Amino acid sequence: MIHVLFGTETGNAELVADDIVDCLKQSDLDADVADMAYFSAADLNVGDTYVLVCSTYGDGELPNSAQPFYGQLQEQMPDLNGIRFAVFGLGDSYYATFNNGAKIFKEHLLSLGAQQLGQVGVHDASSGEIPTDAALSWADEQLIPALTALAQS
Ligand SMILES: Cc1cc2nc3c(=O)[nH]c(=O)nc-3n(C[C@H](O)[C@H](O)[C@H](O)COP(=O)(O)O)c2cc1C
Repeated sequence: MIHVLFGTETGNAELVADDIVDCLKQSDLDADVADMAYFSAADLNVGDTYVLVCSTYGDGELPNSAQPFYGQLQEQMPDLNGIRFAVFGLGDSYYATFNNGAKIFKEHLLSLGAQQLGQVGVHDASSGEIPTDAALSWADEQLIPALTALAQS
């Protein structure tokens, strides 16, 4: 099962997460979507795959809705061996801390033993590209191939 979790302040990451779920379903993959604000570290299920879609705010910080979940990961330090994840970040290259939120999640999940699928994908608000277009290109080039390879291994 693939769970797409989004962390957002103004809704872009939610739109992207919904479109990634649709894209996974079109590839006959079982996927659902959840707001990180209502998801806790205890909900992480060994054997499942998580796609984290997250923006960046402040001085390279996580958006408000992602902070409780990330705080739990920091406090509880669960063993995430057997969990796979991919990350797509939304940010703006106007900021020196471009897409640091995606980097924070990637590094912490790796440190807890989870396995990364594909490369981190990013959207740059300064590019003028529609976030969903960037995310669906990333899904085609990184996420779906990694999931397909996993299913065949
Ligand atoms: C006040 C403010 C601070 C921001 N800080 C950063 C930042 O430090 N790094 C970055 O890459 N993007 C930053 N952004 C850009 C947002 O991450 C970007 O607009 C993103 O698409 C928002 O997604 P969301 O609607 O899911 O929260 C900032 C935007 C605002 C409004």
